[in-house]
Amino acid sequence: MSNSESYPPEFGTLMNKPTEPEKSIEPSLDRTKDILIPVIDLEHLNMEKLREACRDWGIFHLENTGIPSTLMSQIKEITESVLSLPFEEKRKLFGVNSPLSYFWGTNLVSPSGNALKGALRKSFGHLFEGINVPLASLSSLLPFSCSDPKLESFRVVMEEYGKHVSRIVMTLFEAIAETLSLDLSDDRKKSCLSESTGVIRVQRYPPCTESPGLKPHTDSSMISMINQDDVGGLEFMKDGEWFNVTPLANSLVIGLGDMMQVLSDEKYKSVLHKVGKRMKMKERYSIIYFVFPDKDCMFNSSCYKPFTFSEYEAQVKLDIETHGCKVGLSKFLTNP
Ligand SMILES: O=C(O)CCC(=O)C(=O)O
Ligand SMILES: [Fe+2]
Repeated sequence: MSNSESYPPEFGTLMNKPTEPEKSIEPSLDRTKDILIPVIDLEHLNMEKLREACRDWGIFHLENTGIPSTLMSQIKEITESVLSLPFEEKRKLFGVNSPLSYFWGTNLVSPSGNALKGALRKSFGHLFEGINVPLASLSSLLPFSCSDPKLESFRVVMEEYGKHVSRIVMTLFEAIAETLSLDLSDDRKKSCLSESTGVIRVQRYPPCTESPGLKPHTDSSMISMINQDDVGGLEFMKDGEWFNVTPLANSLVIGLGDMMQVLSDEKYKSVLHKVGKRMKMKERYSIIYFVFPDKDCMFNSSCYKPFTFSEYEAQVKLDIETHGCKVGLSKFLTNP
């Protein structure tokens, strides 16, 4: 386990709690809330199963994704070594010229990774840190390399991971569109899953079984792909109740985002989720790929007023700054 120096000073009260490395504290997590979410096989897609998973759950495991296990081990190793660096070193490492950024304290970050004003104060007790990797910085859109060797190794594995997640999300999106009988042109597909706004976010939560990691929220994305480790903690709401997403090795957790709810005309719902109590007194790592529409991607649906994705983002940002929380799609309802 890494030392407390690698965490931001604001995490102090959490970090000072006595810890028992790697001990399972079963009673802290309500295991009656474990539930088997649908498992979708990407290589042998069953369209009916996919439709049910999207319609009834909004969250499912995706297996047979074709991501090599060696790449996942490399990512785990380099991520742990970068995030375990002393806090001050991490702050310096991600200089102003790097598109990669280090953030901490809150999920109320803009897609560019900047924590929104006042967000850290309001997120007290829900603490984590991470590295924001814009997908565009990994591809030919914005080629760059890092002068620090550790960061450069991180960038290289992320570039490889970025290729896999882009491929996976396009296959999945096309299949989901088919379950909705949506006949989308290639341009529309590209605009719904924009390479220029997609981000990979690597997150680390301090070892703590009692304190929640991330407040309940929906993602503004089209699709979110979460790679959580075996520490667990991801929870989602179904029929008014919270359930645990029990980790499933070699699979990704797919969550439908707000833009999928709009695109599907509410046939599919954006999943409400959070990071709650963990299964083990261990640091928790997750790697998330958020795929968003293009800024000017227009949504016309029967339930919401027409809007572009950038209008949606601007409203979310305003609500967070004004009320300290995201209001989300209800702001755009035709009949509120
Ligand atoms: O860390 C996780 O597993 C989930 C994170 C998440 O929901 C988010 O960053 O939006
Ligand atoms: Fe989320």
